[in-house]
Amino acid sequence: METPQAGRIARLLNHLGPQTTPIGGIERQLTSAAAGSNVKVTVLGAAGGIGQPLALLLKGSPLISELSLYDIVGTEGVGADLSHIDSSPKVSSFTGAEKLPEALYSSNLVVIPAGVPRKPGMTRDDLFNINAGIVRDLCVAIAKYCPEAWVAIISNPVNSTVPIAAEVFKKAGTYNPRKLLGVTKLDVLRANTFVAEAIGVPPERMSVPVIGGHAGVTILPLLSQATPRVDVSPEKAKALTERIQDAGTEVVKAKAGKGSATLSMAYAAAKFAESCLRAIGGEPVVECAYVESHLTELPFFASCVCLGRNGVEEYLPLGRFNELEAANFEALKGELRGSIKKGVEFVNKA
Ligand SMILES: NC(=O)C1=CN([C@@H]2O[C@H](COP(=O)(O)OP(=O)(O)OC[C@H]3O[C@@H](n4cnc5c(N)ncnc54)[C@H](O)[C@@H]3O)[C@@H](O)[C@H]2O)C=CC1
Ligand SMILES: O=C([O-])CC(=O)C(=O)O
Repeated sequence: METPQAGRIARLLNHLGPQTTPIGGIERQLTSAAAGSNVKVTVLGAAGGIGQPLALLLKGSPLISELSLYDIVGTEGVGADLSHIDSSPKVSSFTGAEKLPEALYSSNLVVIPAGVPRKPGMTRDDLFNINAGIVRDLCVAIAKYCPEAWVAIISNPVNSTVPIAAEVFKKAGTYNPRKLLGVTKLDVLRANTFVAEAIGVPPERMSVPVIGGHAGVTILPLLSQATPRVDVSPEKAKALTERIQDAGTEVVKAKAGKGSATLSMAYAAAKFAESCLRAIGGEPVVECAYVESHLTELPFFASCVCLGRNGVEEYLPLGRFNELEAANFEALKGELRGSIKKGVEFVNKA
């Protein structure tokens, strides 16, 4: 028999698969507790490959009243272009460190795609040397100018940049683990797409939880917990899992030196931002995200969480793993632990 808790989780998980609100155009039909309210969303790295299409998608959101765009170069052009679109969010543009306070001031949600992307042959961890400092410095400013904001981090390596942000906020005395979220939603979109294709259902109907982290083997799709049910051979499940784990590299190779996923990432981030804004408006929403967590012995872990007005309000149980998932779960721990440690030490080094 279904327990009340299991029933509630099943209902919440339904939010994860079929997209709640299409982006672009149809969003005008949206009704939400957050719609029309005074909500400022800031994108840091707004003139980049992810930042531009993300800003475009956010400009179409009725959940946002001010869309604040910040980058170290070229923000004004992006902002001027977007500002001609006949949708409600008011666009403001800021270029250069001296404008960062104004960009951030009184933000409700800050989304961070600032930093360098991979080139073929690189791992996400190879980006640490440049992106760690960028994320640290941006978070120092967030702690100062919008300490109450939700912070969604896209910049890689996410497995380390989220712990970096946490340490910065701890030092500043502003850390709220419920409101610091690493964006792993692209892994969920990829899992939904690849698995749906394999079992012959429309991707919009597919819902695959993805847990762990956001790099290679730390990305752990739970095909055994997907809906609709995924009935494939162990070999096929292994091949699908590996494709999901390597999907970022698939794009890096295809772009052949011109960066990594930008359009699919912008779509994923816009959907994720929409979930955050709905939650801020008081509507419970389930998302997979990389967060401070007590579900495993690792201090940060991606899993399905229920977002509410105060941020992460509930951690959904990891559920039962099949044999492949249990082995992959054990295999990811070493790398994830090392990436977390590296981030924490980066901020606390003398
Ligand atoms: N979490 C995820 O699933 C994914 C993460 N990423 C990561 O997102 C990051 C951005 O990727 P792209 O947009 O393709 O790179 P990009 O190079 O096209 O854009 C990055 C932007 O950040 C800006 N920037 C650099 N330093 C900055 C600073 N201190 N303050 C504000 N802005 C700054 C740059 O001027 C540039 O406009 C990369 O680290 C990439 O690895 C990419 C895809 C998926
Ligand atoms: O692979 C990369 O470098 C960018 C990324 O995180 C992704 O596409 O998942």
